Amino acid sequence: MTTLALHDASAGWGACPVLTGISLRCKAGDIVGLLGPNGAGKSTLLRLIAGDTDLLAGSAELGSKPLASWSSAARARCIAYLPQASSLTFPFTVSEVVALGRLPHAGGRQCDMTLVEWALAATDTQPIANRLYPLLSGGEKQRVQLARVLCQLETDASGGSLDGKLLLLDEPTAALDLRHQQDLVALLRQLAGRGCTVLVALHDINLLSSLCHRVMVVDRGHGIALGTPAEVFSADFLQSLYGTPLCVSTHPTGGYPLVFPQ
Ligand SMILES: Nc1ncnc2c1ncn2[C@@H]1O[C@H](COP(=O)(O)OP(=O)(O)OP(=O)(O)O)[C@@H](O)[C@H]1O
Repeated sequence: MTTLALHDASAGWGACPVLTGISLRCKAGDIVGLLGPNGAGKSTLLRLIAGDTDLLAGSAELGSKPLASWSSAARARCIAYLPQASSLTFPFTVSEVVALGRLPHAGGRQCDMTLVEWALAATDTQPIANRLYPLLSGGEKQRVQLARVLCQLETDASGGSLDGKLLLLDEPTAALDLRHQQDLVALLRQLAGRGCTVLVALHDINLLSSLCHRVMVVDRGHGIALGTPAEVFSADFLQSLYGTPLCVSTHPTGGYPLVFPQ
């Protein structure tokens, strides 16, 4: 089942597009990485799909319906979006922040509590559940925000199919230590195994390579490559993308490409 279909999409703010001619089709269970230099348009692409940025040309469909025809409430039940930064400053506890993810749903108090507990456990934030969010470290805050979007993604506490659901993550690992990065990789694979489509912007090219089925490379507002990491990650291509000398090798056990500076 196709979850997301962008065809020749342009997006941006005001009349001037930041993104042009983006085409991408994702089905249930896909994990697609977005890679590209600073300012390339990765966040803008995620924001377009999340409904934060205007579609200026082309088409964008969620399920089989144009994105613009979805009400914001229905979209919030289908798409969970983790932005690059959160500006939440209210003195909410961690549990209260995570429970905000349940607002679009009407699953009932028991279901909401079960899912909050599950999301706290999945992100290793249970031990800090009663602490005040604004006083947490950067990585702790990031894991709490992850727990919030996990809560939003689930319709109920059955652990059933996530077909048709879309998880958008903008640099989710930027503040995470190695253990929590690997926990997130395992979690995203589990969600994809339940049918969730994952679109994730990552600067950590090796993490992206290990996690993603496909990668879309964005440069100066254009999608310039789309394929498996092995298909896309040649040293020549990445060197010209980033303007710095790079080597490409293969992970000794995983078999996926590894990229490192020369
Ligand atoms: N609200 C906005 N209004 C106008 N221009 C914006 C806005 N947000 C972003 N831009 C511009 O759009 C371009 C793409 O930004 P975007 O955040 O999508 O890049 P990115 O690929 O996610 O970059 P990074 O890797 O640095 O996070 C940039 O030139 C940025 O200045």
